Amino acid sequence: MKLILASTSATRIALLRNAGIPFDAVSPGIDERALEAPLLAAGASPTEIALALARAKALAIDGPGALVLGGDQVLDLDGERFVKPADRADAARQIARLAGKTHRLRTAVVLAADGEIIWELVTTASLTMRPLDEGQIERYLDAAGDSALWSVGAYLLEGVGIQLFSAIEGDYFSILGLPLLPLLEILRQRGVLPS
Ligand SMILES: Nc1nc2c(ncn2[C@H]2C[C@H](O)[C@@H](COP(=O)(O)OP(=O)(O)OP(=O)(O)O)O2)c(=O)[nH]1
Repeated sequence: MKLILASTSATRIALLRNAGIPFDAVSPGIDERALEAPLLAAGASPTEIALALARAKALAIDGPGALVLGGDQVLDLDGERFVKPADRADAARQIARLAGKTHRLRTAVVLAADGEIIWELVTTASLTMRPLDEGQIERYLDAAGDSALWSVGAYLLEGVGIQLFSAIEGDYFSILGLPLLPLLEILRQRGVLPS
C-alpha cells in the first residue's frame, strides 16, 4: 500500500523519512486560513480546527489505491489559537504572550483512502515556558533566526527553542508535528510497513 503525505512541511517530511517510512509528499494546496474562518466564527475549539484542517489535507489529494496522510498543529493558550508568526516582531509578541505560562499543542493526523477517512487522532502536549523578559526574548530570536517562523510556537524544540522551557509533558514527535508511534502502528496494520 502506497502512502502520500499531503504536506509541504519540511519537519513532517523529515520525520517520516528518518523513520524509514516510504512515501511521496504532495502539497495539499488548501487555504488553511479560508478553511478555518467559518470554524472560528462558529466558536470551534483549537482541537476541532486542527482536526478539520488535517481532514481537509488528507481528502485534498486524489491517490487511488493509496493512503493519504494529513496533519495539522494548533497552539492553544487557554483556548486561544495561535498560528505561525508572520515575522520576527510577531514571534517576539507571541513568545511574550506564552512566557511564564503553560500552553498546549494540539496535533491532528488523519489517514484517508479513496476519499474516505479511515483513521484519525489528536494528541496534546503541554509545554511550560519560563518567564522571559524582552532582552531574553530578543537574544533567543537572535539565536533562532528564521527558524522561529517555521512553527506555530515560534520555537523548534530540537533546536535552541528548548531553552525557552521549564517543563514539557507529552509526545516529542507530536510536538514536532506527527505522533509517530500510533501512526507507525496503523501503517503496519494497513500494509504500508512490514509488521
Ligand atoms: N522542526 C520542528 N518543527 C515544528 C516544531 N513545532 C512545530 N513544528 C512544525 C511542524 C509543522 O510544519 C508546523 C505546524 O504547522 P502546520 O500544522 O500548519 O503545518 P505546515 O503548514 O507547516 O505544513 P502542512 O500544512 O502540513 O503542509 O510547525 C518543532 O518543535 N520543531
